[in-house]
Amino acid sequence: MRHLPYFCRGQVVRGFGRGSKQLGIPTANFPEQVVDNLPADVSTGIYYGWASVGSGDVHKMVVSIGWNPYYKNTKKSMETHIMHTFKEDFYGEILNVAILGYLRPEKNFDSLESLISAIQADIEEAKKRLDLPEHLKFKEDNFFQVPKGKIMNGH
Ligand SMILES: Cc1cc2nc3c(=O)[nH]c(=O)nc-3n(C[C@H](O)[C@H](O)[C@H](O)COP(=O)(O)O)c2cc1C
Ligand SMILES: Nc1ncnc2c1ncn2[C@@H]1O[C@H](COP(=O)(O)OP(=O)(O)O)[C@@H](O)[C@H]1O
Ligand SMILES: [Mg+2]
Repeated sequence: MRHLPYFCRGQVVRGFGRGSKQLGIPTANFPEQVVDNLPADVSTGIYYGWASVGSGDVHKMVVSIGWNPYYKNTKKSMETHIMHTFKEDFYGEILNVAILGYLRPEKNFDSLESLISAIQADIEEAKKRLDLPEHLKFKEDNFFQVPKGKIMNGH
């Protein structure tokens, strides 16, 4: 993981609409171009860090990078779940993420319930680790000082 922390931004696009919202775990998906530009040594797997939408507040997040073996996707995706309750969807807005640490590889599961439990465990672990001073400091990073009203392009 030579590239961590890894900072990136991009527009939030529609995913496969698998209803992760119904599971209680919505994920904001990045466009293909952002996924294709990930450094080669940011391997697939589950990571944690900080995220903000546009020039909004910075929140804890978990991000999944890969092919979602449970669903056997053919396209690599990068999806961020932000540990915050938003009033509305933010498709089309710019998502800013700072990826700080690695949790585990992507896995296949016997049931949807076990996939959901694994994601919930990731969220709890991420919340704990992000309270460490070495991670907390990135919440205030200049990367998140996005001027209000400034139009950002790509990432
Ligand atoms: C923290 C986290 C961990 C995840 N772990 C896995 C995993 O181990 N295996 C897997 O197939 N999908 C995993 N996923 C991806 C979910 O399957 C995915 O979010 C779901 O398919 C919704 O996709 P959509 O945004 O395209 O609708 C994970 C997602 C998150 C946020
Ligand atoms: N806490 C959150 N984290 C991530 N996305 C959220 C959150 N709350 C609302 N959303 C919205 O939900 C969308 C993702 O829902 P999801 O069911 O994964 O659909 P899709 O398959 O289109 O990605 C995001 O693009 C965003 O607009
Ligand atoms: Mg999604």
